[in-house]
Amino acid sequence: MLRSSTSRSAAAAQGSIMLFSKTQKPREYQNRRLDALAEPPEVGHELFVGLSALRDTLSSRHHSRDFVFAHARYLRSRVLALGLIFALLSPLWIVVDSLVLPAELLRYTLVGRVVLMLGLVGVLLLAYLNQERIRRIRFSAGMLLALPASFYLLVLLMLPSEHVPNLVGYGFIPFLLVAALSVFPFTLLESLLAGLAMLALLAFAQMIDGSWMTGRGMESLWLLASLLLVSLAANHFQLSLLLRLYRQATHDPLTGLFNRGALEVHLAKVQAWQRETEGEAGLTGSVPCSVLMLDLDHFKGINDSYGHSVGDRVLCQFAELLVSQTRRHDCVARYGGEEFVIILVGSGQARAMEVAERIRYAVEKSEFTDHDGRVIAVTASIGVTRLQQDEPPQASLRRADEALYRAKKEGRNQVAPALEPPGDI
Ligand SMILES: Nc1nc2c(ncn2[C@@H]2O[C@H](COP(=O)(O)OP(=O)(O)OP(=O)(O)O)[C@@H](O)[C@H]2O)c(=O)[nH]1
Repeated sequence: MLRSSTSRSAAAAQGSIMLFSKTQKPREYQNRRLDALAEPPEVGHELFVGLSALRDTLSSRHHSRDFVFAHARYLRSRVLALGLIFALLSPLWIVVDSLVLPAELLRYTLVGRVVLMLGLVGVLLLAYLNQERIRRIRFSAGMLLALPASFYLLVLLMLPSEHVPNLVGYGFIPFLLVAALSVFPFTLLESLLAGLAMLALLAFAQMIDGSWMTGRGMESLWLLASLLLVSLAANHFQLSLLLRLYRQATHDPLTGLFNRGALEVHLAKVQAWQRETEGEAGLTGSVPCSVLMLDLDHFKGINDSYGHSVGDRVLCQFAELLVSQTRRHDCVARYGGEEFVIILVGSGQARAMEVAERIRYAVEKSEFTDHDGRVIAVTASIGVTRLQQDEPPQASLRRADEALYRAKKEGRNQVAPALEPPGDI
C-alpha cells in the first residue's frame, strides 16, 4: 500500500510531472505505431450535425486516429457496393453500345470498356482484401471514380472528331460520377477536388464536340455544378452524422471520456501493439503498459449533500484532471458510475505507481467546486496493475479492481498495487 506524507507526495508529484509532462518528447519505444492508438478525447468537445461541424467535415485533419479507422471501414463498404454496381453495369453497357453506336465507333470503345471492367474488378479486390489499410481503401475509392472518368477521356482523345457527335450515352459519365460522390462519406475537400475534375472533364468534352460556350453547353455545366453542390451537402451531413454516431458509441456523454466499450477495444489494441513490438528498440520483453482503476471516495456522500448535478460536475472536473495528468497516448475512460480507468502506455508497474500517486495527490489538492464556487473535498482511491500482453483484457481490469478494493479497505485516498505473479513487477 502506498500512502506518502504530504511533502513526499509533493516531491513525487513534482518529480513525476517533470517525468510525464505533456511537452516532453515521447520515449524511443513510443514509436510511429503508437500513432495507431487513439488520442485522449477532448473533454467537453461536442459535434453537431449542422454548420458547426464544418470544421470536422472539411478535411480529416481534426479526426482522431480511431475515427479515421472507423471512417475507412465505412468508406470500404461503400466502395464494395458501388464498385459492384459499376462492374455489373460495364458489360451491360457493351450491349447498349453495340445497339446504339455506329459499328465503326465500337472499336474505339470496346477495348476501353473491357479494360474499365477489369480495372473495376481490381478496385473491388483491393478494397475487399484490405480491411484495415486506410490508404489502400482511400485509393480504391478514388480509383472507382477515376477509372470511368479516364475511360471517357481516352475515348474522347482517340475518337476522330467527325465521330464525336455520334458518341451517344457517354456525356452523362461526369454527371453519374458527381452524383456518386454523395454515396461516399468523403470530406468536403476530397469531393470538391473530384467535382472540379469532373467539371473540367465536361468542359473538355464540350470543346471537342463543339458545345463549349453555347447555350446547351452552359446549361450542362450549370447542371453539373448544381449537382456537385448537392453532393457536397450530402457529404457534409453524412460525415457529420457518422462522426456524431461514432462519438456517441465510444464516449461517455457526461465527461467526454472514452466509455467502457471503447476502453476494452483500446486494451486489446495496446496488447496487440505490445506483441508486435516485442523485442524491438532494445527491449528484452514487450513494452511495459499499466492499468489504473480509480474510484472517487464517498461519492454517494457528495450526491447526498450537494445534489446529483453537483455530483455530475465533480465527475466532469475529475475527468478533466485525469486528462491533464496523462499523456496524449494514454487512454482515459469512464468505466461506469464514479469509476475510471487509465491505460498508461509505455509505463511499467513502478512508473504507474508514481503516476497513480501523483494523480491521487492532485485530486486531494484540487479545488472541486459546486455551482456557487464552494469548494468540495474530494479524494480518490486507485488500484494499479501491469498489463500483460497475452491475457484477456478483462483480467487486467479484474486485478486493478481487486487492488482498488484493497485501497478502499485500507482507508481510501490510497494507491494500491495489484498482487502480480512473481517476476512480472
Ligand atoms: N451524480 C452522479 N452520481 C452517480 C453517477 N453514477 C453513479 N453515481 C452515484 O455514485 C454513487 C456511488 O456510491 P457507492 O458505490 O456507494 O460508492 P461511494 O459512496 O463512492 O463509496 P466508496 O466508493 O466506498 O468510497 C451512488 O450514489 C451513485 O448514485 C453519475 O453519473 N452522476
